Amino acid sequence: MSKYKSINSSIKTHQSTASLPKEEVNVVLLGKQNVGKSALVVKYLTKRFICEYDPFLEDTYWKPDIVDQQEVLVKVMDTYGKDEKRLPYYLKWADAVLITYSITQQDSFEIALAYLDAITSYSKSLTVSTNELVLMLLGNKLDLERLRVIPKCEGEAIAAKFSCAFCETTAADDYEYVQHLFHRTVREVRKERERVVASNSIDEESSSTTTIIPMNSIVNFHCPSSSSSSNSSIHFTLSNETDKLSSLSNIPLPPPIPVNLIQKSTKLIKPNSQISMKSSSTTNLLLSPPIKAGSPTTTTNNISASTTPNTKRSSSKTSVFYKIFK
Ligand SMILES: Nc1nc2c(ncn2[C@@H]2O[C@H](COP(=O)(O)OP(=O)(O)OP(=O)(O)O)[C@@H](O)[C@H]2O)c(=O)[nH]1
Repeated sequence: MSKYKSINSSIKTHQSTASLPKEEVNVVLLGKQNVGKSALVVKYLTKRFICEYDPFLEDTYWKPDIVDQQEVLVKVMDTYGKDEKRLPYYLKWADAVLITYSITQQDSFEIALAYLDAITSYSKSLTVSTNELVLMLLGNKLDLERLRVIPKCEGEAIAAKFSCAFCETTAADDYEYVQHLFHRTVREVRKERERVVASNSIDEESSSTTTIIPMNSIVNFHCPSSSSSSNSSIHFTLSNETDKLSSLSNIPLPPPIPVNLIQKSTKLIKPNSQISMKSSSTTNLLLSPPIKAGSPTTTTNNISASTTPNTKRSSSKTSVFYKIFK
């Protein structure tokens, strides 16, 4: 029998989905082993800190919460940080990625950097722009200030370099630290969704006077250079998002892009910019309605858990993720 405590065994599950909030925010935690990903997840879900967890667990949990007086279903995926082949899946699933390191462990910071690099590289090999992702660099174990080896300014500098959000927190101290982290993440995702809605409506206005060129006749794609002023997120394109797209009944889906064009259409979208086609028509698509920001936060305690199968480890050394896992 494992000496570790399963997260599932410590969380009261709540299987009814009938009354769950409609707004959903998917959050995935990535990072080296032992940086405290499971501890942060459990703290958010249960307000408790437990010392040992099954290190090979990969689970998704959900918790109805209220952020700025708006109900939201926060889904959290805890990963065990060993399988490079899972990274594209995580990125596709997530609205926000928390790349976690321990402020007491130099190599965990280096691995966080490798994640940022890998995600940036990966984004360059992706296809149709459908998903705007919030990235956050997260320093954990703030309660161990006396053992700190990564200065806060170093984390901030790297986050600025990658144009992502930054936060330091602890799973071992007051619940408010972790609550603040997840609420901030929800706010960042909402901001991002609002930004997409706003840029889509501007595009709709401008494209109403533009001749639409059929996708199949377009030879080249181009990405406008970034005019970013936000430093809270990196946006990039993700492939095979037809499930999400098909639920958007009021936005016409483009016809499939020929395979030989897909490779040419992949770009990293910097904050406040977007992928567009040569004709000025847009491939950016709306993922959710705008949400108004409001005031104070309260928390509900319903928690659910669903298990995703543990994945096999890969020994592949050829992917862009190699340097993370070697
Ligand atoms: N002092 C302190 N210890 C922490 C904190 N977060 C986690 N820990 C401890 O660090 C160890 C690793 O925590 P985990 O949550 O299992 O780390 P993990 O990143 O999920 O590790 P894997 O599941 O192996 O990827 C455990 O002993 C935790 O109790 C924290 O904020 N402060």
